Amino acid sequence: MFEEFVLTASTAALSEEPRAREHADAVEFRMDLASDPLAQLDAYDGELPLLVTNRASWEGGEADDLGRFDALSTALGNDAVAAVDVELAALRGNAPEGERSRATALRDTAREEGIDVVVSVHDFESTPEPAALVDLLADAAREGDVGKLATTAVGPEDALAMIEATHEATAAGHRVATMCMGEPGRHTRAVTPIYGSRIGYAPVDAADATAPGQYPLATLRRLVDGLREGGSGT
Ligand SMILES: O=C1C[C@@](O)(C(=O)O)C[C@@H](O)[C@@H]1O
Repeated sequence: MFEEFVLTASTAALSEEPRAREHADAVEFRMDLASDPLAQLDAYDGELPLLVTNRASWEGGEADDLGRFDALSTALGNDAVAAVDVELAALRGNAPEGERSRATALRDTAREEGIDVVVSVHDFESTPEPAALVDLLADAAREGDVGKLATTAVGPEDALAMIEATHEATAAGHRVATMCMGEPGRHTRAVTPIYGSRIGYAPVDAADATAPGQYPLATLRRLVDGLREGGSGT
């Protein structure tokens, strides 16, 4: 599903899908932030395909470390699920005990089911140098269908580093999704798609942001499309 840029409405409530439809290409269902996520999935009858994320606590989420794989495996049985997010650290095994075998088994199941795997990396403190970002993106992209990197921008040079790394990783043939968290990096969410980023994340309502520095969904749609098309009046 990531041949082209996919804008996801990032949410803990699948009941928001009808409101997301106008602007989003998919829904990122943050199972770790949701109440009764499996019941929500069972009841889902929306039109948008789902990217399911059950973010581990050691990667900034709220899910039980190993328990999250049980919920994700169940989620993969749902026809609406088109993609699943797995942390790079879990696949590499430098995460808590038992992660690696569960994460690789989940990836195998996803592959059997034709479900895309988004392999993600987060840095909640800083943005490393571009060369280090490219290495992380290459590692993540090799482990799945898309390598996703979200770092924290504390200044404009961090946003530039992410844009540069997006361009370099894409030019090297990796399929990536990139963005900076934090105010100085907000614009990267609109700009990195020009350099190859394949996934955007945005809340339907600004108050429900799932990461710092996200634009509301309708705004990000307008920005991404406007930059691509030259905007109105040109
Ligand atoms: O990993 C990501 C990216 C994200 O952290 C962001 O910065 O938009 C938002 C999360 O919901 C998603 O799982």
